Amino acid sequence: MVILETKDLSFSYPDGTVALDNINIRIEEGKKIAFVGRNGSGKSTLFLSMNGTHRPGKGEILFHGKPLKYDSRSLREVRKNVGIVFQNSDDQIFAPTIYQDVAFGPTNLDYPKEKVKQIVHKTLEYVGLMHLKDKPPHHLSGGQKKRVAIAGIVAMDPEIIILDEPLANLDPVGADEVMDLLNEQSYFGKTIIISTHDVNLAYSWADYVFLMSEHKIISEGTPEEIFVQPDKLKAAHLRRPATLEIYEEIKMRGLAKTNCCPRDIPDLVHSLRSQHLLWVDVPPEVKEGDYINLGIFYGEYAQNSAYEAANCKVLHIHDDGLAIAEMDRKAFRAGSIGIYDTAKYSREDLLSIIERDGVECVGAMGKKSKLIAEKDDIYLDVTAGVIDRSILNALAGQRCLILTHDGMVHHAMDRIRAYMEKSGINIPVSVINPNPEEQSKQDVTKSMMT
Ligand SMILES: Nc1ncnc2c1ncn2[C@@H]1O[C@H](COP(=O)(O)OP(=O)(O)OP(=O)(O)O)[C@@H](O)[C@H]1O
Repeated sequence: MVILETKDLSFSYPDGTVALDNINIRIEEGKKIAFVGRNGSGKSTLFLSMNGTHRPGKGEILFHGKPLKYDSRSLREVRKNVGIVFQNSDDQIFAPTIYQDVAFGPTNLDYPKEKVKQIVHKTLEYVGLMHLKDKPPHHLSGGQKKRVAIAGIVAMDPEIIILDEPLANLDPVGADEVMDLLNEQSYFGKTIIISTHDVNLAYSWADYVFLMSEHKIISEGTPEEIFVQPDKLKAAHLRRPATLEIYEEIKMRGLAKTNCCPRDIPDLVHSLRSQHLLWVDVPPEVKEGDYINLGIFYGEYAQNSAYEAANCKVLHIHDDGLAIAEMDRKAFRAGSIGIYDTAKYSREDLLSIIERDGVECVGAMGKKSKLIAEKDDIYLDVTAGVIDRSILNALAGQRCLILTHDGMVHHAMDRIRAYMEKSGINIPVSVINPNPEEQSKQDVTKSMMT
């Protein structure tokens, strides 16, 4: 369903500078959208038009199919539902304390004081800044300010969250924290729109991309469609994403499977053509193209450990039932990924799981979980790109544990399952401490994995 739409939208600043020239876009509800384009192409102006700050010179903007109106009541309504996080947090944060800053939006919505307090506490908890609530915002780091700015918007519970260059000036860990927050909001059904110059981010993160140049949309589509158009990328002053560059090089050397478009490192790893063919006996129900589990390899057949699990793709089946199969990986040890919901955290419980399951790699996703680990001295091997890193480590045979909470538990599960479906590789994955009502879902998952 389309949530936001522009029709023939044009806008010029009072000094005559043309900033938007006949923009026609449709944004689907619940999607992750990236606007990518060179400096001055019009991204910020478009965003400010989307929440009614700029009134178009020509054309119109539709929210849920209804044209935006510019009287103060209608603007208040649209700004409650279309929240913008500015590129520079100092343009957004102005109250004397962090608490007051986040409370500004809900207070303006005329919520009672107690409800405002509840919302602010929940939101500050969520962005991991509760311990700083009485501090003045100008004492914070860039990454913390960005999280306050996001909290101020999230506190209004808008349907669309727009972020202008959300990762500008953030260090890699700060950037990952912001992306964690956005992914979680997306998982809760929000439509997330960002602008960025970072082609790697747009390519790996977005569901849909708009390329902008010279105040116009010059191309739109899925990341796989957009980032394989060299002329369009050139016009928008952009490069190809690194994963695609590497993939092209691998492909030119005959080392890649054809027709795949890797979007992240696990995809890239999976795109490598196997060098190993083998003969296997296959049961009658197996068809050409099926992936089959070869079970466990021992001793000299295993590469990295005493025993390893191996998968293969059946390329051709002879009449006598013998088949030629391509091993997707020479062999990989049976690693696994456990997900621990820190909403039900206890230090003893977690440490005993790590001990009991022989966990070799612990990662934390989301500020709340990272703070818990830090406070209780739980050593984290991974704090950035946690899901992809855990997939890669599990493929290399490690037993991994991801600490996370609430919606992120499902987000991690979904991402890992999507990888398994795409690659045909089974990684045992489970929520280690599910809610009782989720236990039954979990049992179904476990039976699928075995
Ligand atoms: N207040 C203003 N008055 C006049 N011109 C402006 C104003 N703000 C932006 N512009 C001009 O409008 C055009 C679009 O600017 P905009 O900030 O929307 O681009 P952008 O794509 O967000 O750029 P960046 O990537 O650098 O943030 C540019 O030519 C810019 O110089």
